[in-house]
Amino acid sequence: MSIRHELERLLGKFGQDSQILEDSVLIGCSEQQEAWFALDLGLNSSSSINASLQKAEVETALQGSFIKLTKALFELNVKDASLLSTAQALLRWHDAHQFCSRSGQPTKKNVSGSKRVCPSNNIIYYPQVAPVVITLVSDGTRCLLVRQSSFPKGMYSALAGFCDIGESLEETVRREIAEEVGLEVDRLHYSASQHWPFPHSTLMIACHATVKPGQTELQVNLRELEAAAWFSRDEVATVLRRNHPSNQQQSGAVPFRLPPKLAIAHQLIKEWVEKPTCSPLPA
Ligand SMILES: NC(=O)c1ccc[n+]([C@@H]2O[C@H](COP(=O)([O-])OP(=O)(O)OC[C@H]3O[C@@H](n4cnc5c(N)ncnc54)[C@H](O)[C@@H]3O)[C@@H](O)[C@H]2O)c1
Ligand SMILES: [Mg+2]
Repeated sequence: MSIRHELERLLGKFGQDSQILEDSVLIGCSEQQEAWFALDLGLNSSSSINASLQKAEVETALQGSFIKLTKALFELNVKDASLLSTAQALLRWHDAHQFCSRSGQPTKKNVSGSKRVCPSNNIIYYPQVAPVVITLVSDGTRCLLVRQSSFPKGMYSALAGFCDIGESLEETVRREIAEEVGLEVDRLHYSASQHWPFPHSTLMIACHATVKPGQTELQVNLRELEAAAWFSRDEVATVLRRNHPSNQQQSGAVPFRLPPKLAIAHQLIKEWVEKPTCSPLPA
């Protein structure tokens, strides 16, 4: 039986019209060039009838269980996590762009899901990604870590911020660091990038920055951050070694911890700990 027939059989069993397969979006392909599609069954939608009953039925039929996307992402390998994050971001974009913002008419998805078109005026809508810079600031011996009140308890990360329209990445880094902690960037060095699905699709562009020695006094913007502080290489290296979910809950105390391995912030911090003297470029 083909995969399509198997899917149609399963959808029929769950009381769904097989027509919804047309809503699938292409998210990649295997090494054998088999296409991978993602489909939103709408089980979380409040308009879905008997959503909880359907969920249980699907779990039984597929011998699996639904878990929160945030949790799933951190339990999968990098390749699967990346597929899941693409699927979630693309499906959510389609869900949020059902109508043309000019004509108000319903838009139509193309077969692969790479765009939507308004049939009344041919305006094409492409999935959007918001660029965000994430920077690990160092003064040569210490690195700057910050926390927002929305972070899990005890977690500190590198400083992040959305690019404003018209800005270069370098300008965003300088502005965000000045705005959030009152520091002036001396040198800047690109590290890596990552697609990040939370809260919406962002392209995280990760950099290392240095400030001039002696110009390290923090003016923390408490509207944006809950806390910011300098940490020594030893402190960070110790936490990196024990940064595992099983170490996160200790009797009452909230231990200092870093973002999970999958997050590019983790990679930036690890890079800084392991390779403290990378040759920076002038910003
Ligand atoms: N993958 C990682 O390692 C990692 C680590 C830290 C942060 N992040 C992500 O970086 C993102 C940005 O960090 P931040 O919250 O410090 O940014 P930020 O400092 O720019 O502050 C966020 C605020 O910026 C405004 N904003 C401007 N443009 C926006 C846009 N296009 N979308 C949403 N809000 C916009 C909103 O008012 C929002 O509350 C967050 O979404 C976070 O999930 C990822
Ligand atoms: Mg920020």
